[in-house]
Amino acid sequence: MSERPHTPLLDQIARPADLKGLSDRQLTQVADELRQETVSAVSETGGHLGAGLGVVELTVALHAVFDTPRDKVIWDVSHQCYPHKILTGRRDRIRTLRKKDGLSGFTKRVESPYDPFGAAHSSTSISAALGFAVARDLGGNVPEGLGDAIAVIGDGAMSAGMAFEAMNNAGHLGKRLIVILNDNEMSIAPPVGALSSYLSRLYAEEPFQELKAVAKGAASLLPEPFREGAKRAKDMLKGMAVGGTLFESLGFSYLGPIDGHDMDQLLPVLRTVKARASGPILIHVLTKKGKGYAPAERADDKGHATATFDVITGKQNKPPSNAPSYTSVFGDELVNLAAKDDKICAVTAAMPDGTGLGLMAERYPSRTFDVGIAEQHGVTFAAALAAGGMKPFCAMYSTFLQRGYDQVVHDVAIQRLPVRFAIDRAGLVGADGATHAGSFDIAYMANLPGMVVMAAADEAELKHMVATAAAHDDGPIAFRYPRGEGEGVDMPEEAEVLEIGKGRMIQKGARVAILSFGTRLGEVKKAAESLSAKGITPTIADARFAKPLDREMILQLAEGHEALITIEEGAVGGFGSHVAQLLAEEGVFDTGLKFRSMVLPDTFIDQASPADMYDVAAMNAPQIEAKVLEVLGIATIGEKRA
Ligand SMILES: Cc1ncc(C[n+]2csc(CCOP(=O)(O)OP(=O)(O)O)c2C)c(N)n1
Ligand SMILES: CC(=O)[C@@H](O)[C@H](O)COP(=O)(O)O
Ligand SMILES: [Mg+2]
Repeated sequence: MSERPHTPLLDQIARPADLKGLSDRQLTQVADELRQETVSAVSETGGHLGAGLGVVELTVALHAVFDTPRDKVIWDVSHQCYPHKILTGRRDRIRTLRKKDGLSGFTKRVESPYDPFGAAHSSTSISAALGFAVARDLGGNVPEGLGDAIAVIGDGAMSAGMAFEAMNNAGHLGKRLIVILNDNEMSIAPPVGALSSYLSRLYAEEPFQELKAVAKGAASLLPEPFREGAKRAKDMLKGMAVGGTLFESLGFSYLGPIDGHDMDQLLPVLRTVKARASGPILIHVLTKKGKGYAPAERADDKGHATATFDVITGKQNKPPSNAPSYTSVFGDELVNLAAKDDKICAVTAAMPDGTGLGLMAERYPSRTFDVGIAEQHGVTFAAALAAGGMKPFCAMYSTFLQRGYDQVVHDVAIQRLPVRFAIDRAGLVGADGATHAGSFDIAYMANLPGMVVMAAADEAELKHMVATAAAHDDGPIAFRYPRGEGEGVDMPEEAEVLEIGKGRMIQKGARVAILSFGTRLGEVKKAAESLSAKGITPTIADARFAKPLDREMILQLAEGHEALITIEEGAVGGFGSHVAQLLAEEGVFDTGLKFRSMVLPDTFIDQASPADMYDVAAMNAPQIEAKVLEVLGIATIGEKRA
């Protein structure tokens, strides 16, 4: 007899409390419907599909067993949080995900009480969970109350030192703390490192199948009150190699591995842990990234990041590209240089594809290192590669390089080691929002003695800067470039090595000079076109270097114009501040020069398209034009003349 069609249940779940009355079988149905809803939503928004599909059952089970938001579920990175957002009252907005004025693609405290802690940078969840656990035990109070603290951390995120710093502390404190290791044998790329092999051994050696039998069989035999599996967990713990895992040596109980897609395992184990855990416990859960959606399961990245797509075929809607991406220009030029110089090597922190090192890894695997999500280690590793006579390119997103900043100062700059920093995703990045903005690297790199800091105005300039960095052995050098496609300029056959500290003139004009650092140059040129219709032709120069500054060019511009405007895709404290410092020290302001420095505003800008985000930042062509008119004291339409 065919199964009675199920009454849809997800529609009845406005918040996690609505899960409480459901049977385990119904919870399994909710998970199935939640998976479909996640695929449907992300097909319209694009985003991080694979990770969320891998935790659908875990999400339902956690919210069914624990009492969120009193119990705090903290998702590591939180790119896997879309099912969580659907279950926690945001289903009606899930199709605004990662869009302007929409839901963030990551957990965010201001968005929901079910998001106790924001994330997006990896490996912070155990530290955060421990903080909540200690606050709970110290009598901290928050409107939702403080119950269990549960960190859900991936195998990739577990490769970061910060995760072990937190476990070391948690194991020492001995507080009740639940860590769920979501092991899908994937980072963005396949995982690297000894930990990954160790985890694989854990379930290769563990009686996983026996465990599954126990999980399936024993649960039904237990007396009612323990139906939830309390006794079984004790048997399981007894049956397992206790004390044999890395986690137990850090003071955690270890439970697992269990099948993270099997509700008959997840529910009893979570219920038992909730009923019985006293100290820190790690539950090792095995999942599949992209689970339940064939195109994601088949994809090399298991659907880690997708554009919008057709649900039936899985075909992604990728807009045609008009120019090479900055990332590919970097990767291609690096391979060109590595072919001619066997000292050139590359370091990435778990972002081989994102940083364009795929071709380098393919051509020169012995000179390409993916260190895992370990930016601190990656920077110091690169520093010692340089000390050992190599020419390391440390390729990291601006935002993730922040994780290794002390190492930049302490291990690279102070020792003046020639590490080349390829800083990708410089400036505002779009859908990933504020957590991924590359806003601060000019400020945090250009203030370091001996550091050379460049910014590419277009893809041709980037090609030159890669070669310039390769040739620079006197000390550390950094070059930054944005996410996405180039400007569509002609690409030179050969890269040229730029003269360190020298900018370039773009156009000569009068009254006002605009000194651009990075890709805002395109918007400056657009503003200049509009200004010329008003009889104003600004001088435009591309600084190329924030350090060392082109002192001669800057003083000439200051001397020859009423006003000087700088512009950069960075926060205050960067290029414009260094120019202001120079002008001040040279007494130029004493002569009445009008000066403006266009920088990102002192706020975190939420996700939107990059163009919309730069609009919020007041750094697009119309706002550059307005700045010129303002500094020249020319009234704009509707404004009274001063
Ligand atoms: C500090 C930091 N470095 C790099 C990244 C980029 N990143 C986002 S998710 C991810 C892989 C995470 O792997 P895992 O924790 O196993 O989660 P999964 O995607 O497998 O669910 C990486 C490297 C990041 N978010 N934070
Ligand atoms: C979740 C995470 O941190 C990465 O997946 C990041 O979103 C990648 O950014 P790009 O899409 O710019 O490569
Ligand atoms: Mg993983």
